[in-house]
Amino acid sequence: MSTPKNQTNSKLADFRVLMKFRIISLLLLTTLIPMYLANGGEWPKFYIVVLTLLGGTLAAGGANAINMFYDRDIDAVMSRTKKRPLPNNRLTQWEVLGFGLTLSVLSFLVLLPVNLLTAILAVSGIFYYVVIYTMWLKRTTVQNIVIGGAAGAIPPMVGWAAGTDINLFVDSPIKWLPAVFLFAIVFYWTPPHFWALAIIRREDYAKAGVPMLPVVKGEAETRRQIVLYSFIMIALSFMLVSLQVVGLLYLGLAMVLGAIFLYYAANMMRDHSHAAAWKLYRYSLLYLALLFVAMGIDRALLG
Ligand code: HEM
Ligand SMILES: CC(C)=CCC/C(C)=C/CC/C(C)=C/COP(=O)(O)OP(=O)(O)O
Repeated sequence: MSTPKNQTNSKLADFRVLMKFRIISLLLLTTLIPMYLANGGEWPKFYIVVLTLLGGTLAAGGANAINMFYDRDIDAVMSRTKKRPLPNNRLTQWEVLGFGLTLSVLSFLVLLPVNLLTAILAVSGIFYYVVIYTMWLKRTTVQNIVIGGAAGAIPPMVGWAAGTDINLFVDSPIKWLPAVFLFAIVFYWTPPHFWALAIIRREDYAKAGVPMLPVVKGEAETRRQIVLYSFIMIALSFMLVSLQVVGLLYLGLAMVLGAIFLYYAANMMRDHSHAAAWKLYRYSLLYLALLFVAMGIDRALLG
């Protein structure tokens, strides 16, 4: 028989599952590096960094929990998600919704001392992910993750806003334009990242009635679009150099990382196995992490 302490521990573990910490870790990296770049290649004050990472964790964790509340019906149908706390009745729907909303409110409060724009951007991210992607697009259009992907691209803008006090109406675009490029890189990264996985999980999505691209347009079309979005993403990653936020060391690293990305994407055109799709999915995670680390290293070494 489990003791109350074990029950408390397993409940805590379930709340942790709701937040999706592994995804949060990559979201935080795409927040952290822009903070450093925006502040001219220096770390902002320690408390700013800590509050931004804490607020980012609360915002993304809260959004992920509300997503799991809303998607409890389809999560119960898909084999990848059916063991989550709600479909498994380990938490009640009100516990999940309450937790998600509480974290979301806390994120705003934690980010306010950083600056208002940072707090507003994070709350916009929660709103976009929960309302626009989860509640509206995910179940209604094949473009769901293309348009909805904008949510996951907001964290670099949160980081940029935290690293520099921007006034959108007064400051020159040079001060905030790099944030738009960082947003665009993650925006175009999302479809290859997700569609590689969606090809593997196609039957799951079909069973749940979610109109993901491989379900609606087939795998061949999905592979073509993966290559197309990969090209755009790589081109955008190079263009960051033109804004002089990063330099030639970054450019070299982005070229190597991009070439590997393209290799895995193109490989899926001739190798239709799930193993080939897994390789791109897994590399997509490493790619985004290394690309942002490359920005930081370039700035740290070459000023
Ligand atoms: C609309 C946009 C996105 C969609 C639909 C999406 C979808 C997914 C899905 C379905 C998984 C598998 C999760 C699982 O196995 O439970 C996944 C994994 C992952 N995603 Fe995304 N993703 C998106 C954007 C992002 C962004 C912006 C990031 C970070 C910058 C990210 C980081 C990750 C990471 C780190 C994993 C691996 C998680 C693990 O191994 O547990 N994703 N994504
Ligand atoms: C600034 C801010 C807070 C932005 C929000 C960023 C955020 C939480 C992005 C999450 C992206 C993601 C995991 C999508 C998967 O949803 P899904 O419903 O398709 O995946 P699932 O089937 O695994 O639930």
